[in-house]
Amino acid sequence: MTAIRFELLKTEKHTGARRGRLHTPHGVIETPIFMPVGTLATVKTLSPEELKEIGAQIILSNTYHLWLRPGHDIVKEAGGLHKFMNWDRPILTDSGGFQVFSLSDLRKITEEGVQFRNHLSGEKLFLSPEKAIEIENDLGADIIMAFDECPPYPADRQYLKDSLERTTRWAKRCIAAHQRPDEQALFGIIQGGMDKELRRQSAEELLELDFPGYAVGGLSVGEPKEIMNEVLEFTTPLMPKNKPRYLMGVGSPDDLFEGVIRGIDMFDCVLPTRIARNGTCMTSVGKVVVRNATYARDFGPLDPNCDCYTCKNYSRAYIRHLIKCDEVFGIRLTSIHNVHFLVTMMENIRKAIDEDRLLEYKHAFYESYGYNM
Ligand SMILES: NCc1cc(CSc2ccccc2)c2nc(N)[nH]c(=O)c2c1
Ligand SMILES: [Zn+2]
Repeated sequence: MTAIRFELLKTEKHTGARRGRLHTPHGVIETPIFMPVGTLATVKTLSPEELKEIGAQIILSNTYHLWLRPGHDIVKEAGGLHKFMNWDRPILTDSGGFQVFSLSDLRKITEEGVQFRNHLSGEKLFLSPEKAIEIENDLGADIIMAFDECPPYPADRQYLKDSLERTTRWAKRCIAAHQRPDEQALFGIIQGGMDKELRRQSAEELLELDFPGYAVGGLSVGEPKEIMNEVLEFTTPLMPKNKPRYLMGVGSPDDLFEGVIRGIDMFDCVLPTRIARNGTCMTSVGKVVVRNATYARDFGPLDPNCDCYTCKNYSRAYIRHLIKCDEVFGIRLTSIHNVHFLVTMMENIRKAIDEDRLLEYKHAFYESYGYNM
């Protein structure tokens, strides 16, 4: 019995989009899915009850951050991340490699792992495949990610090749170190930068290891969207049809559509809560920067076509006032709306796949959001 079971329910008639159902120890996830990120064991400012009200099925947390604060030993003593943060639905944790590269300077990669400085205290730390898996086992997430290197963009071909081959060797060490494969599903992460042949090599090497699910890493790292979509178009067909496909750290509404159309099942992004903090909202009529003076006397809802708690009860003028005064309640209201917006968009994408009308839905969405086609 492995920790998860993925049902491929159907493939959309006109695209590579799929409808799936992912069974995990903490519940079932309908795919395609958008997963809110709760780096420090909280989706910033939102309670578990609010996340459930919004319709969040799974949330993400972060090995690197929780290792530093409060320490994975404390989370383990609390009974694991689900108990610690009072979230009884599925959780996924990243392995920490990416965060080391994006948060810490003075880092050194060796075959053993990565040496770096704690971005808070400056102390020297070392993260290896074994250490990352030890932390993820202690945190107890339903899906855990292998320890990988997300190469910088751009990077030369030889670096990309050496890096992906080391990531494969690290993946093998993760499998060997994993203590509870029947309770926590370990996903491999395909790398290879923007080079299609290296993407193929990484996929082939990792498929040999027979992970229960696979992620596409190393994208949305500064490359043009056309290149990301081209690499994705090439890579997803190399991935098993009967296993979940997760595109890491993506993305904005158009990236979600383009990824779903190319066969991705799972997405995560800090965007909705990050932009909420400066008063930027994604709405059915495009981006609304609610802190702008334009909305000072706008007593309508943030989004006229939204039924979230924020849009049912508060006006743009009131939310603008709170954000301008740095009132936490303002950030809570914009966060509730933004997370609800992406979760609901994915619900509508799932329905559109069921009815083989995904491209029609995409065009209608792009039209009203203001994306150029
Ligand atoms: N889109 C860039 C990106 C983002 C993340 C972070 S995704 C995340 C963030 C917080 C919590 C859970 C997952 C990545 N993580 C790993 N392990 N490898 C990557 O190549 C990579 C690329
Ligand atoms: Zn709303």
